[in-house]
Amino acid sequence: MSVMEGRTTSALLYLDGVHVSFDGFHAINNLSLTLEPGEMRAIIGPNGAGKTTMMDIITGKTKPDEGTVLFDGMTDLTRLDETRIAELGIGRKFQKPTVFESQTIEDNLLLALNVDHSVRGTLFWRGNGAEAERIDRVLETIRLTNARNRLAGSLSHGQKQWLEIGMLLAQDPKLLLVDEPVAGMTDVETHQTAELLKEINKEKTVMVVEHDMTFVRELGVKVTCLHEGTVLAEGTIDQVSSNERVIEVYLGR
Ligand SMILES: Nc1ncnc2c1ncn2[C@@H]1O[C@H](COP(=O)(O)OP(=O)(O)OP(=O)(O)O)[C@@H](O)[C@H]1O
Repeated sequence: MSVMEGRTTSALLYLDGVHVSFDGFHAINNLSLTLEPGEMRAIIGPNGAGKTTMMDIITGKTKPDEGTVLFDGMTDLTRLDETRIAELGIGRKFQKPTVFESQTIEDNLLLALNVDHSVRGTLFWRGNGAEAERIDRVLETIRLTNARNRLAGSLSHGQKQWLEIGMLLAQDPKLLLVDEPVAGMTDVETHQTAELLKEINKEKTVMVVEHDMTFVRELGVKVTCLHEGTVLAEGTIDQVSSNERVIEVYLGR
């Protein structure tokens, strides 16, 4: 059964006592974490801390050996496959942008909106009025309105990341998982990405994994530091970055 009887938590995302091992190695070790609806959370932690594996668990790519993973208080994500989880409204942006370089920005968004259609089909399918309006809004959010007819391949690295975030937004998810969005960006792009995510967070719940502490500070949200597959510290950026264990295993290196 994928839907539990009655709501057990107000959290949009609820992980409790989650364990994952790969050939006996405990990548996720008694991980518990909750995200309230409308929240944005920054996840930090050293390489190998389990950040990617945690996102893999939420999106159904990896199944935990033990523990609870609930979406919207009711749905047991451990019982669902990746497609079903995406349909529920969990969108994931991987670190490397994967836009369709030889298509225009607008067509990339149409493709995302129209996930069941082929590239060729989409080029002849322009969507209905509501969808066109949604695309206009997404273009505005990702600051690419004036570039809508340009080929995605001509965008800067930062703009490609924004386009990919836009492709997620076109699908109108409830929860966005964003993996290292500012890696390789200029300082200006990094700042603009923080602004962009803050704007998106007015309507969506967001989890963002990032190593760039200037960016994390700029987000101004609650921070969770993972280490060895579990939560090492949680709180404001000042609380987490002054935590001695966090300095020892991550920041002070
Ligand atoms: N499929 C797998 N098979 C074996 N070990 C794995 C697998 N996936 C992850 N691991 C191991 O689990 C641990 C957690 O990895 P994970 O990629 O989740 O860390 P991370 O916090 O995302 O690190 P990074 O910041 O480098 O991306 C690492 O030691 C990794 O080698």
